[in-house]
Amino acid sequence: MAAGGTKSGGAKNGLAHRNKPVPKKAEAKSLKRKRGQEDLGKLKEAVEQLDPKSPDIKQFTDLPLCEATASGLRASHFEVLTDVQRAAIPLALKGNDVLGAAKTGSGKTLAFLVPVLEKLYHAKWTEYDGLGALIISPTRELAVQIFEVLRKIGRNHYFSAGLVIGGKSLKEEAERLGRMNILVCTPGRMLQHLDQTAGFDVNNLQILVLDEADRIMDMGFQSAVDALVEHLPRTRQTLLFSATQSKRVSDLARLSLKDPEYVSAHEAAVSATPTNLQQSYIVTPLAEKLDTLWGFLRTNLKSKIIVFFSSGKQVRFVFESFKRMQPGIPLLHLHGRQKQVARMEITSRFSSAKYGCLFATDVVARGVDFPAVDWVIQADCPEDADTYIHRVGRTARYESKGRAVLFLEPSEEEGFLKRLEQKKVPIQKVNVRENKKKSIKNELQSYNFQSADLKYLGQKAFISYTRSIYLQKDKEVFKFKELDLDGFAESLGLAGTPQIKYHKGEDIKRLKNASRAAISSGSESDSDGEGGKRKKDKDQVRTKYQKMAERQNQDVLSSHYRKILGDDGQATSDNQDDDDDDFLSVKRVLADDAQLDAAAGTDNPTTTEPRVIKLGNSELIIDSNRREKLLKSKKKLLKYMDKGSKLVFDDDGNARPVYELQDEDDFAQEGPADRLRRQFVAAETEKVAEADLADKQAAKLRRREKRERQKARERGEEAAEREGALQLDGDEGGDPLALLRSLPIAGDDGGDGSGEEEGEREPPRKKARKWFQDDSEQEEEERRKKKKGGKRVIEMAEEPDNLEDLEALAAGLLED
Ligand SMILES: Nc1ncnc2c1ncn2[C@@H]1O[C@H](COP(=O)(O)OP(=O)(O)OP(=O)(O)O)[C@@H](O)[C@H]1O
Repeated sequence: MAAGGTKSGGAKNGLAHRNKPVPKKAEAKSLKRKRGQEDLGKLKEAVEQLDPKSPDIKQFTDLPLCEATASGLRASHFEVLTDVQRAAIPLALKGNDVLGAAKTGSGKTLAFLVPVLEKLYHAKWTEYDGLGALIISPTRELAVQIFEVLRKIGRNHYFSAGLVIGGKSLKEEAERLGRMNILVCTPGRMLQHLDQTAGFDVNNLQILVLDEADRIMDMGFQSAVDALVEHLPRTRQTLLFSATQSKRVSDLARLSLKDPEYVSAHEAAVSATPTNLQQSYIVTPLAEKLDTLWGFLRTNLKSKIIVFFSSGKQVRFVFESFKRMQPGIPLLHLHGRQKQVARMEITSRFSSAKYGCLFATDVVARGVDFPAVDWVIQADCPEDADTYIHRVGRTARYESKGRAVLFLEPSEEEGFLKRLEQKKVPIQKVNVRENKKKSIKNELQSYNFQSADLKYLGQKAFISYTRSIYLQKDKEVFKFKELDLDGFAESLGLAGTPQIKYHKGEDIKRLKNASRAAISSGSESDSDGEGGKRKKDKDQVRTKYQKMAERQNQDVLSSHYRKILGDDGQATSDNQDDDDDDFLSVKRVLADDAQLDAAAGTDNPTTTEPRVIKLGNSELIIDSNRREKLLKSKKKLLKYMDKGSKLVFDDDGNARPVYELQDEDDFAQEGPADRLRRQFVAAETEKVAEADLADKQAAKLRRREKRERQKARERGEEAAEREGALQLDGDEGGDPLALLRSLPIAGDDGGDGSGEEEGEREPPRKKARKWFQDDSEQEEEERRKKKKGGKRVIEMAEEPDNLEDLEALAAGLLED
C-alpha cells in the first residue's frame, strides 16, 4: 500500500510477491499474470459461493480474501473476527450495500476496510484507474486513525492511499489527489477538492464508506455531504457504519442505497454499551462541578482519563486553570480550534501516555481508539444518549475494561436517565465522599485575578456553556431557567455573572435547529475545514480594530477592541467569538440592573424580589443577592446618581449653564428684534450701573479699613517700642516649609487674604507670621527690615493657590 496525500509521497512500496525467483523477466511476468488471473477467478468464485450467514466463519482465514489482504491482517495480528466483522464483511464482499451497527470498540474499522481492499483487488485496480474508494470520517483524528489501520492491513497491496483532511495547502493536496486509489477524508475538505481541483476525477469510484455515518448524515454536515455525494457516480457500493446507526429512510435516499443489508451485531444485547464498561453518574450542582472534577483527578493520579466538555472554551478554561493548580497528573487538552499539528501531537501523546488526563470536546467522542483509557468523565451532560454512548466508548474497547462517570446537574438527572434507559444504557448513581470534597473557588478566583486572559477564558466558558444549554432541543433534560448562573460564574472564579444577551436574527434559528455537537464541532470543523460551512470572506476589507478583535484570547486587549467596534452590523458579526457567533455577549451586570430598575419603574432598588429580564423569547432571572452586592459598591452606585448639568465659567469666574443658541422660531415669537435689542441694552445698562455702585462702595470700604488697620498698627508699634519687645520675622528658623504649612491657606477665610476679620486681633505672641501683606504692610515691613538689618523676609509675589504652590515657592526661596 502506497501512502500519499498529506502524509507521504505516492510511490508504490508494495511487498507482495517481491522475493519470488525470476528465471527470465518476460516469462516471469506472463507467468505471474496468468497465475494472478487464475487466483482471481477462483477468489471471485469463492466469494460468490460464500454464505454470509454461515456459522463457520470465525476467523479471517475463513473468508475468501486475497493473499495481500490476508497477509496484511496476519502481520497486524488480526485473526479472530469480531461480531460485526463476521456479519458485515461477507455481505460487503458480495457487493451489497451495508448499514452496519455495533457497539463502540467492536472492530467496525476492519469491517469496512477489508471489503474496500478486496473490492479494488477484484477490479484489478491500478494507479491509472484513479480514485476507487472514498472513506469519509467526521473528524480529522478519526480519519488519521482509519488511514493508519489501512496502511497496516493494506501493506501488501499496490494501491496508493491518501489522507485529505485539510491543515495543508489545497494546492499541495491537489497535486497528489489524481494519483490516489483510496482516499480517507473529512467531508468539507473533500468537497473543496471536488469543487476546485481541476482534473480530479471521481467517476470511477467503486466503493463509498461513511464511518460514524449517523454523524456525517446529520445537520452539521448535511450540506457538505449532499454536495459531495452529487459528485459521485450512482453505480457504486456504499457502506455505512456507526455504533448508533439509524435506518432513516431519508438518509438512505440521500445516498441512493440499493436494497441495503442492515447488520446490527448487538441488536439483541441487553445494553447498547460494551459489557466490560462500568457506568455511573454523580449528581453535582453546576456550581460544584469543577470542585467535583478536581476532587476526582486528585484521587486518580495514576490513571488515564478523558474528560469531555461541551465546548472548546470550557476545555481551555479548565485546562489552563487546573494546570496552574498542579493536580499531580499530566494534563492535555484537545479541541477543534487548535492547529492541526498540535491536534496530532496531543492525540499521539495521549495515545502513548500511561497516565494523564485529556480535557476534550466531542472532537474525540467518536471512533478514536486511544489505548488503555481507564476513565471517561463527562463533565457536561451530552446532548443526547447517542453522544453519551460514543463518549463512554473511548474506554472499554475491544476486550479491555473501562469505567465511565457522568456528571449531572440536579435539573438534568430525571430527564437524562430516562433517555439513557430508552437506549438501553445501564447506569448507577454514586456519591462523592464527603472527605474528598474541596472547593477550589477561591483558588480559581485568585488565578483569575492574576491573569486577565484566564478571566477572559472563564467568561467565555460561562457563555459557551449557558448558550449550549439554552440551545438544547431536549427541554425535558436541559432546563436553562433552573441553572444557578451566579453560582456557576462564581465557581469559575469570576467576580460577577456575565450577562447573557440573545441576539435576534437568522443565525439563532440555525443554531437552535442544530444540535449542540453540530454547533461545537461545526464551528470546530470550520477551522478544521471539516464542516466546510463557515468560511471567512477573505476579500472582505477589515479594519484594524476588527483584526485586533479577531485575535481572541491572545491578550487582554482583544475584548477591548471588540468593544470599540460597537454594535454596528458588520463589526458585530466579526467581533463575536468564533463559536459563540452572533449569539451571546458579555455585558456589564450593573448596567442591566439599572435598566431593570428603570424598566420595572421602581424607586426602591433594595427590593429582595428576584428580577426578570426579557431576553428575546426567554427571561433571565437576577436574584436579590446580586442586587445587594451591587448596592455595596460605591463605584457602581455612581451609575444611579444624577449625572449633573454642564456649566461654564465666565470671565468673572461665575459658573453658568452652557449657552445654547436659541431656535430661530422661538426667537421670532418673542417679538420684533429691534425691540428685544433695546430691552436687552436697557437691562444690561441697569446691571452695569448697579455693579458700578457696588464696586465704588466696596472700594470705599476697603480704603477705610486700610486706614483703620494702619492706625492700629502704628498704635501697636508705639506700644511695643515702649515695651522693648518687638517681634522679629524668621525667628523660628528651621524649615520654612514647616512654617508655611502651619499658616492658613489663601482664600480660606474668604476675605481679603489678610486672614483677619474686622475687629479680630491675634494675641501678639501667637502671631508668629502673617503671610499676606497689603501695600501699607509691605512698606512697613521694609522699613522694619532696614531698621533691624540681616533678617530674612519671605516675600509673596503672588497669592499662592494651594499648598503645593506654597511649597514650591518656599523651596525656590530657600535656594536663593
Ligand atoms: N478482529 C480483531 N481482533 C483483535 N482486535 C481487533 C479486531 N478488530 C478490531 N480490533 C481492535 O479493536 C479496537 C477497536 O476497533 P475499532 O476502532 O475498529 O472499533 P469501532 O467499532 O470502530 O469503535 P467506535 O464505534 O468507537 O468507532 C481496535 O484497537 C482494534 O485494533
